[in-house]
Amino acid sequence: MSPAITAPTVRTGARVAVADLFYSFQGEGVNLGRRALFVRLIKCNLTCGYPGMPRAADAPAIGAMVCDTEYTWNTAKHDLHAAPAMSAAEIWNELVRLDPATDNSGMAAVDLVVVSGGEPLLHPGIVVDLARRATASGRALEIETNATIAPSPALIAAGARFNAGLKLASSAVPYGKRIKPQVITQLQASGRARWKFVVTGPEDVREIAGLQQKFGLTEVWLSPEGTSADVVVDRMRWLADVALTHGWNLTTRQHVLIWGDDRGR
Ligand SMILES: Nc1nc2[nH]cc(C(=O)O)c2c(=O)[nH]1
Ligand code: SF4
Ligand SMILES: [Mg+2]
Repeated sequence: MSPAITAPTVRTGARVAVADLFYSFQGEGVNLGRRALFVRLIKCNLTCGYPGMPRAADAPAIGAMVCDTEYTWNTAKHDLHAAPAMSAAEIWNELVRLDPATDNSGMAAVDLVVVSGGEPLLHPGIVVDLARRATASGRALEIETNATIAPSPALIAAGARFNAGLKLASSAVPYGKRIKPQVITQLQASGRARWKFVVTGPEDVREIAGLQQKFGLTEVWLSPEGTSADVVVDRMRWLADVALTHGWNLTTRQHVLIWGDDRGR
């Protein structure tokens, strides 16, 4: 029997390539504005904005929602080898070091950890380990996921919550790759998911309404697509009434309003 050499999973005790570790505010969603410790893991199973990927010569599709963290997966444009391979314990130690309360007992500890990517659920052992450490230290942990990979029971038991950013047709990713009914149903039933949709235009709104109805999604959030303050604010101006009319929540992208497209903020 040949060994499985292509499995994208990393077992507990294994190492994962880390793109960014930083201390900031959660810039989106239900915890918007809360101080948080961030880790961004390498690799994604989708290629938002690039219908033909992976092919070195590919450029994004015109008008598509293009991934804003291509440096986590797009080997045609970025050298992923620059990202250090770290164990969950090493990542955790670095996150705690980034918490200013670690060196200053007069400060309140940062009580939120955000795991992003890429797609963090490609590394199930690492995220379970981080979730357990977060919970044990009294911190909440949320995972920014594209909701195409089911979280393990261990990850749910560890207390993780999910900012489930389902991708729309505007991402140029084929439907069957971006919509996994079993995963969506499981996440919705877990009670741990908030559904976040990155919106570029009116077509997206129609698709979100259809997905909400089809899967009975509760807690829907709209988020304006954009990597500059001007674009984010313009989109929020037309999204506000859309969200209120449909009974959806609206988040901004606070880090983009403050720092634009800066990495690690
Ligand atoms: N401040 C800040 N908040 C965020 N929330 C989700 C982020 C992401 O890139 O997944 C993100 C990010 O990159 N920065
Ligand atoms: S799912 Fe997220 S990280 Fe992956 S390609 Fe799409 S936007 Fe980028
Ligand atoms: Mg981001």
